[in-house]
Amino acid sequence: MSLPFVDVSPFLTKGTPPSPAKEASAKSLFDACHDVGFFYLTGHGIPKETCDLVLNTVRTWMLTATDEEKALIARKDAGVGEGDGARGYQRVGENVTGGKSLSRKQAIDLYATHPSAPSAPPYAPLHGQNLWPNTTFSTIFNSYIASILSLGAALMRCMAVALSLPEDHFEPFISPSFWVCRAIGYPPLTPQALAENPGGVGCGAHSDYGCWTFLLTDGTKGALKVEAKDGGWVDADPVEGCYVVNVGDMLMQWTNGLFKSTVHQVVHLGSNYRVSVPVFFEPSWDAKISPLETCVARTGGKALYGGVTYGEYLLGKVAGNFYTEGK
Ligand SMILES: O=C(O)CCC(=O)C(=O)O
Ligand SMILES: [Fe+2]
Repeated sequence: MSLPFVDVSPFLTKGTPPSPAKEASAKSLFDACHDVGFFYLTGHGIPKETCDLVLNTVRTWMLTATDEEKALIARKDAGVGEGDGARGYQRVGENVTGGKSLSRKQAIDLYATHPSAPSAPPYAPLHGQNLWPNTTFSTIFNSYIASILSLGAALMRCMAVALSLPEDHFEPFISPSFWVCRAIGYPPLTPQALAENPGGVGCGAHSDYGCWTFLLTDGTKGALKVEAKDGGWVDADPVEGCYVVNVGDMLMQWTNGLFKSTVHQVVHLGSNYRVSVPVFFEPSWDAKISPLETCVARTGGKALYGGVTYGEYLLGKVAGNFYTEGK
């Protein structure tokens, strides 16, 4: 099995009339999401220079920031200092995928601003401010994330056509998106790294919990692995000029299982330092998500999932990602 390709270019400009090119893109998106849940996205319009700048910014900081600089933006539990239980820097081994498997990676987690975020701490979970390494980093990332949000909205228009809905059907649900972005570094597998974290090889097997993941990675091959229908693993190696995009659990629920949220993992056994930057494109904090009628009709007539408010659903997911301090 290899991952399919989807060209989103006919949907980049909002308000353009229906066209055969749109129909073809929408059909390829439907097939990719229904059959695999992972695909290479082409025609996205984000320049290579932008992508290189984002990756290099992460690589440089991860490899040159001192322990003190990293500690300054460390993730803390909600209510502790600037902490909101989610945002900030995580050391190798701090993140636990799905509440169980130790990850051998370091990362800075960034989130959209909560619609009722207070201006100063203490912060309730996910109600804080992003903890940025420096202003160059935040300028580069804020601009990059804005581009991905436009792209995410284009993919939602494509999805609407794929499901025979009006092109703007999803707009009220995603404006504004409560996005998540993770700047990740996977250290090389040295004997010392293995000794410090014997079980961890990267990022444990999981499915993503939101809608779409737009994954930007460096050129490292053989690291990201996608579960195949027969239970084996398929390498989702980077393809120049493409994003690896995958369907998350929320989108699977929204489509009543028509789109598949596929399990994947990162096993980075190489001698290089691997960098990846997933942006998770999500509904609004207050969006109410329940299976779409058209999808229920196409999947046997019975809703397989109850409704959720996206923000509450996310809070439940994020709570399982870290060891709680003091426990
Ligand atoms: O680093 C990667 O290639 C993927 C990371 C990932 O799956 C995630 O953060 O959800
Ligand atoms: Fe993932």
